[in-house]
Amino acid sequence: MEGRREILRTPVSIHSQIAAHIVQKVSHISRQNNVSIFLRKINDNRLIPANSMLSMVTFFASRGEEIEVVVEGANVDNAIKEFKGFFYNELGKEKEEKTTYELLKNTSIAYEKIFNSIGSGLIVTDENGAIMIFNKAAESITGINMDQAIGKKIQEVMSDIKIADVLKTGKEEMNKKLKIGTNVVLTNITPIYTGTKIEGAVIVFYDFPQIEYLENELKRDRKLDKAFDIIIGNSGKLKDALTIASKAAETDSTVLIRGESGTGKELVANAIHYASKRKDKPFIRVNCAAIPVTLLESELFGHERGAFTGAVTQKIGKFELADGGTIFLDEIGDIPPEIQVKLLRVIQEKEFERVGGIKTIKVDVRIIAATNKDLEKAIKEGTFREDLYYRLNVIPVILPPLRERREDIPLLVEHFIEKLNKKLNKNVKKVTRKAMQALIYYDWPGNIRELENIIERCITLSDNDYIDYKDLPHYIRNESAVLSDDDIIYLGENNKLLTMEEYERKIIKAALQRYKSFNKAGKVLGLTHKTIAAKARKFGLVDR
Ligand SMILES: Nc1ncnc2c1ncn2[C@@H]1O[C@H](COP(=O)(O)OP(=O)(O)OP(=O)(O)O)[C@@H](O)[C@H]1O
Repeated sequence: MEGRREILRTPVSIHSQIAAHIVQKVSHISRQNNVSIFLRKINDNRLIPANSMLSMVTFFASRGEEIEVVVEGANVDNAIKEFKGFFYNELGKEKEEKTTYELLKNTSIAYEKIFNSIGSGLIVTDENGAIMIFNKAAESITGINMDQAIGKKIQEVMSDIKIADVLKTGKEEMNKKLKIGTNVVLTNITPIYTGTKIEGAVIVFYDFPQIEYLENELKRDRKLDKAFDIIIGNSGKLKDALTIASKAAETDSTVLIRGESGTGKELVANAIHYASKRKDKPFIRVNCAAIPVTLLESELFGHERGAFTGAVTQKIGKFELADGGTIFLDEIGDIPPEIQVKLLRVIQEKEFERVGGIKTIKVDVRIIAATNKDLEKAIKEGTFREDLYYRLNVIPVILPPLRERREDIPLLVEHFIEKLNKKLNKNVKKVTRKAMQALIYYDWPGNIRELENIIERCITLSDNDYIDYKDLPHYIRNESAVLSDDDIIYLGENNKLLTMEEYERKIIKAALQRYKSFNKAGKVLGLTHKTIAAKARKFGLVDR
């Protein structure tokens, strides 16, 4: 594309009133000559599109100041000639109003400061998509310099942000997730109207980690029904699973709880029932793996007298007992194929017949199933029906193993000490630091059930009112995992102490990682949540 530039000395101070004349004239010249015209102050890299009032309101020049005019496009020579004619002859006749000039200039500076103090990225374009405002947050989120952005078409600078539709239809686009460079951002694009004409667009975007952080904070801090209080743990992974479970409690949908043995699947099933509107009706648990296959069908559905050898009386099955309430089918991965068919029918039709019976029995039962088996693999191997799997897996709740939420171990230990002191009539008050470190380090293949058993064993065997490292079973003790008292002070490279500020940063970071909220971290460190938030921002631990 051809281009030409020339330095002109302005015959009049340029402020928004004068700028309006310029915009009007430039629009005309641009159309006639098929060019784009930009103005630039000497010593300023920003090219300001001179055909847009939105960009020109920020353009100020004193009388006699040199400004550069840049013309790009087809008929550049003629365009520059016309512009110069207008600039010197017509603008020169404009009356100077010094106070207006100062006032508008100061207002513009104030606006610029306001834009730059906003924590979210802010881009304003004119009706052609040329960038007129690009604030500091936009610079830091996109990594693009303001000088390289202003005056350019937005698609040249950030091709992922599509504003053409908004400029055409005038319909805003909200909360779109976009990737800008390596950053994921959430964008809102709104049109700027003057009357019915679309003059441009405002693009506001938030750094995604910040959004995710806030969303997670909100999600995790959402109050769960008090039925969930029996489930101890503050880790994000557990809270995420419990949030889904508590949502499930509000519905009658079938829930499939997955997780290794001892992760609390039964506890969660219980909580879902007692948080649901069925809480005053029965909660019936069936351990499908513990009942011999031959008896499982009659256990679930009941039998009529004489249905098989030994069926001397009629028996009411668990489904009938659970009528109006919830049935919890634990170890669902272990039920044999013939019972899977009958179960599928109960889920779909809510009806079945007792073993040896002909009468169809209708029930209103909410089903919660649980397993630690790989059901997908069982489907492939042909031992678990795919249609049943889909019927059960309406709301999947996945409980993390304890080794993936080690931060919950101290809380769980405290909880079990309190619970087991009562049961065993003991008065253990604490766990030594070294013992706690070993407990946190151990991988817990048996998860929380194993942790509870270990604490019970320690309390039973301990003669003291604390649990010490030497009280732990040998396979849990791990010298390399535990630190001496001095190690609480982290030494930097070459064993040097760090500055107080560096320690402060490390402590705040550790507290936020562990407690995931300013409030909780503040409580533990004896600071207000405001102080924690301010320090976290200062140390760059959260985005602004
Ligand atoms: N988050 C928790 N807070 C307190 N106690 C817990 C928690 N999770 C599990 N427990 C306790 O751990 C033990 C095992 O839990 P539960 O029986 O619910 O696990 P499960 O996943 O159903 O195990 P399995 O697959 O072997 O049946 C129980 O005594 C339960 O009370």
